[in-house]
Amino acid sequence: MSTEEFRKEQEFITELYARLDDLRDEAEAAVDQALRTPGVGNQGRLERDVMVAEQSGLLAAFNAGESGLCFGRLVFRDGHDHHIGRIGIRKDDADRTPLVVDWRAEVARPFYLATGYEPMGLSRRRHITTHGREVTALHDEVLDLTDETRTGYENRDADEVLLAALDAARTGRMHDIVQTIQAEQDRIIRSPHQGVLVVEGGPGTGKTAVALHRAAYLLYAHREQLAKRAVLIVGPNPAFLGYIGNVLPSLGETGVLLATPGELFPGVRATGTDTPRAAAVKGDAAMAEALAGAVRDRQQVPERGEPLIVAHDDGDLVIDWDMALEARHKARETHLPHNLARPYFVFNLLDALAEQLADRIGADPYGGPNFLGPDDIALLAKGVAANPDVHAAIDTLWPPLTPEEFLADYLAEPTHLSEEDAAAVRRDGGEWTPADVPLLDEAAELLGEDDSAARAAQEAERQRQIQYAQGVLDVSYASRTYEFEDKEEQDKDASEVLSAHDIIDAERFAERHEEADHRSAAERAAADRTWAFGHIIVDEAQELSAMAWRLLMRRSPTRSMTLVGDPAQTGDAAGVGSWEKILAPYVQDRWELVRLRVNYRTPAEIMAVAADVRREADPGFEPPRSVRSTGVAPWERTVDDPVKETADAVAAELGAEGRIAVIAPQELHPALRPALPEASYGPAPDLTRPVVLLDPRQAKGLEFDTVLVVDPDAVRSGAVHGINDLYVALTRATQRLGVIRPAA
Ligand SMILES: Nc1ncnc2c1ncn2[C@@H]1O[C@H](COP(=O)(O)OP(=O)(O)OP(=O)(O)O)[C@@H](O)[C@H]1O
Repeated sequence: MSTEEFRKEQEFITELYARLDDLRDEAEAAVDQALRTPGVGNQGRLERDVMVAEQSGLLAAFNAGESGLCFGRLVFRDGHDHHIGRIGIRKDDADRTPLVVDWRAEVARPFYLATGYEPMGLSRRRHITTHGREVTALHDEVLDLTDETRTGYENRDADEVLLAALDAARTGRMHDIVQTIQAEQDRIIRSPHQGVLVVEGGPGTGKTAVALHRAAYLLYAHREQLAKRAVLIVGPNPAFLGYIGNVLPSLGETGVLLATPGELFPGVRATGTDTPRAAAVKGDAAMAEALAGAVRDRQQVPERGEPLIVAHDDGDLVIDWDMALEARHKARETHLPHNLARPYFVFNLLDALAEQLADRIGADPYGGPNFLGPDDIALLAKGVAANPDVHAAIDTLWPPLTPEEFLADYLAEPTHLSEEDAAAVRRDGGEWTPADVPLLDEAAELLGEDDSAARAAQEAERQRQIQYAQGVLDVSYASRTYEFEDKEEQDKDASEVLSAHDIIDAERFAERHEEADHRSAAERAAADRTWAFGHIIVDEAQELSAMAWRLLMRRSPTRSMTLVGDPAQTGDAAGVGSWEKILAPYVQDRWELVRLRVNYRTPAEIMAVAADVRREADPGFEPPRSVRSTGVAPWERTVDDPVKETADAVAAELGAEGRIAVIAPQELHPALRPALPEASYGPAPDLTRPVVLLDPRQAKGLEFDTVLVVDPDAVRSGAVHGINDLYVALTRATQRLGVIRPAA
């Protein structure tokens, strides 16, 4: 083995980190300096903020590069070579020569794809393993068999690097896989940005890892576009988002919004829970019809023969069935949402009432034309429009509604549903639930926002800005140097100096200042219900209800989406489960399906047990192929005291490196908690603790070194998709699985 080769690689890595330190210092100094500069005027402040944001982004990327900065090297047959890294870094020379190439660059692709059969121009590929800033191992693969150079690092299996990553003790936080992305995964990560891509695969096939690396890749390849529109990643629950939350920052990417479906209605925190039945009813597509019907029901007319009578100075006003029906018809004809169609209803009624009054007051008893002139009628109309009682009466017929008010009323008295469904969702007051969020969004669409008042305020502010800008321009005009004026005086066209006046008018100058919202796109997106994201990634996509899909599709008008999931793991009773069903209403059959077939998480011994469970529901089921086996067989015990058995099993495992999960139905948690004093539990458990107590739903998407599944039969029978829940629970372990069954 050539120590010379090792030394050279270490030298390179040392030089690389020195450059990283310099870049980091520069970025830090730039941020510091910018923060200390007050920024004169709006423009100055804007420039300062942009500078801080840019440099902070760079700083985040440089900090991300600290660990595992460079992990590979490609040596091409023509002699040139590249080091591959987590982020790209260039030398400080005139050509800005690349020191290390970003893993997402096209030139890095052979690192993931080249094979002996298709070497892609490579003669050798090197995996460099580092610990901190020290090189700890090199693995060389010779791809050009005619190349006789030997470094001494060849005859070792490059899969060692992958297997070491898979075997490593878990930390409670997901790690990136840039060093060991497999070819089938790479193709998905880099597939085109447009359109809907569905990635399906069994447990542990790397769907989440691929989805996150795809986000990083897209942000790199389409930075301009996606930095403006932001990328949204949707995951099933807050614990899962916490689990994956470090991956993108470790790749230097921070411009991404991570959210559960229950967090996608700004201003609403969904802290309540639904019964599975209620969630299923709320998630069903029929709910859209029901809500639309309920909105129409809020557009009322008085009963025939029972008009609304409003006292008015010039005589009682009568809103009768005919008049209201006509006004409602006209308003509905606009096909506008409820709140936006409302002014049409109001104006129609006001007109009709003014006419009613005019007919009464100006009527010629002998049948001749009305005595009132247009001015008198206009005056009457004004009086009617100014009468608050008239508006109060109209409000009872066509009330302005907010989504929150409307849905709360609807849930108190659900309509357009079967009796059983209505009973399942009926709720008077209480907290919003995740299943309510898509309904709030649906309601917001049906109601529309009458933002005329907000727009008027905005316009007034814009006018104020224009006036201010005009003032600024006037001052700049007045302060031109005498010399320029002189020149202009002599010959108006001769001035070669452009002043602000020549190139910009006050309106445009003011518009520039309107961009003073310096939040990142992801931050602005989080606060805006109608935000259209540049790309949306949905993890555990099989869990989403039809109503949640309606919400997400509204956020993705371009339909640029990556959906990852596994129908066999569907747990939510409202989960749609079939890609065709999910997608047909939005893109018909214009979507692409790719499958991942290798299980990187679960050893073969554990997967065999999990597959047997799955086959109960689907006899022909074929599990994904496990990439490794550990020789450790899962165990199962039937015991009288499952709580004590669990506590003993945890105690036996504690102390070893890694994480332990106890996965048990919620009903057992109160008994298990005191027996597991070191365990973290609850709605958002700390996954970095050595022991975590979860129910099967919470375990979705997570992984642990050791998993203990308690009372599998209760899991299986405890939910509509109980078999799937058990399958999920059994496939969470990277090393050891124990199953504890209470004696009957
Ligand atoms: N190419 C790879 N190199 C190293 N580790 C990998 C690779 N692909 C996947 N893994 C690891 O395998 C494990 C499972 O991956 P991931 O959680 O993405 O699978 P999944 O398909 O989303 O699983 P599930 O459906 O069960 O949630 C993770 O620890 C991940 O880091």
